[in-house]
Amino acid sequence: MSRPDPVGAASRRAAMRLLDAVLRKGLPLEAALDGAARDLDRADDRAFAHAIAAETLRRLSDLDILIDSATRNRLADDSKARAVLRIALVQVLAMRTPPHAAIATVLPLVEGGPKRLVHGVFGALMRSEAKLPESPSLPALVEERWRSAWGAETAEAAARLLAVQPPLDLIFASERPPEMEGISLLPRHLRVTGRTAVADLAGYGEGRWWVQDVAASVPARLLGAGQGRVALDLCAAPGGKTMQLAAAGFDVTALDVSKSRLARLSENLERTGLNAEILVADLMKWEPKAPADAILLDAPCSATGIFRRHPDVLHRVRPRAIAELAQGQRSMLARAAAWLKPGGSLIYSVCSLEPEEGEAVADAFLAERGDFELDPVRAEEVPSEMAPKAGRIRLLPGTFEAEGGCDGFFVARFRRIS
Ligand SMILES: C[S@@+](CC[C@H](N)C(=O)[O-])C[C@H]1O[C@@H](n2cnc3c(N)ncnc32)[C@H](O)[C@@H]1O
Repeated sequence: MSRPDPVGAASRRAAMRLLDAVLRKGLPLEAALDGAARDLDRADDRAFAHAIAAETLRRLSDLDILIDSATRNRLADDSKARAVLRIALVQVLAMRTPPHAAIATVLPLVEGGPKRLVHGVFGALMRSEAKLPESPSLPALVEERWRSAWGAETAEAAARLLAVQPPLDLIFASERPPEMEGISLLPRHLRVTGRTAVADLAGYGEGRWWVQDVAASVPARLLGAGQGRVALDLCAAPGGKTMQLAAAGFDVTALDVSKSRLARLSENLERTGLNAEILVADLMKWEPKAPADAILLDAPCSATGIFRRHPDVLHRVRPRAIAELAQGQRSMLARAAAWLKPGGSLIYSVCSLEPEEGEAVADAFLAERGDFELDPVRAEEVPSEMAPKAGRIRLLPGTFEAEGGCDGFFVARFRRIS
């Protein structure tokens, strides 16, 4: 008969299932959470399991180097012993769990497996006072990809930022109250300094702001004031950009294929008191009744620009998926373009650090469409740190690094000329 798990083992078991879902099955961390944490009733246990898995994904390459330094025969990548060692070590070396608690809560997860080996490797690393490097190492393939796309400095900044808690950015529907403390990088933006629960921050209940990374707030800003003009927000959920457009005075239709994500958008609109028409639809099949003055296509992408908040992308997004996503983005952009009035503005954006999903999609669109031109972003429209390149915005890890960095994004604005 197996012994009952010690207190705390269940959240480690959930963390291990989460890591398996990401690393072996290629699932996004958030999508895997419900299944992996099915035995956990308490929200704080679920949050802890998620935190262990996310920190392991941020530190995976360095954890594996340590494990390999202490084993005579290399453990298979998908072996239970390696999985358990990763989560025991990350707790001690990056999450301040005392070693005895970290090992006692993971050993039951190797029931019937190489417990002695796990115990031995963990003990040896503790005795040698093993440490993780200050700046985490990116997975080799990602490091190579970003280095070749953006240069060594950007790849190094990305690694440095992986060790730092991502910032909490608020976007305000109107002018932000001066009494709230923080750093403002753009109008109606505040980067909250210090750690406060979101719901405890002033103005949450009244819906004066929503959480949105400063980089993610750029695409909607580039459409300017709405003045009652009609805007289509395609791929809208959970609605950060819909709220910006509604707050700027657009008459917004927010469309998304995901009903559950649109439910979050509805909650967001309700909390902030902003309005938009909401449509559950696949934009590859849907047709509007009339053309729009402005269109925002924040297309589904690899999300590698949000690697700090979602470190699973570092391990599961492969070049083939990037190429497939880019194909989908080109089709979506072509379809969206047909719904714009002459003289209207079309924004294309992705939270991706892959040029195939950003620059290349915009270039291909302009090459194919004689009826559109690039509407270059002017230097005065954005802060100097976000300076446009060839009239487009490319935000890289390292933008605003001293202030905590920002998400990776690509944004282009086009005008319909006929
Ligand atoms: C990058 S997210 C959008 C984020 C959103 N714009 C915001 O600011 O909160 C991409 C969205 O595209 C939606 N999506 C994916 N394929 C779609 C399709 N064929 N038609 C409509 N929406 C789609 C996804 O459900 C997802 O919500």
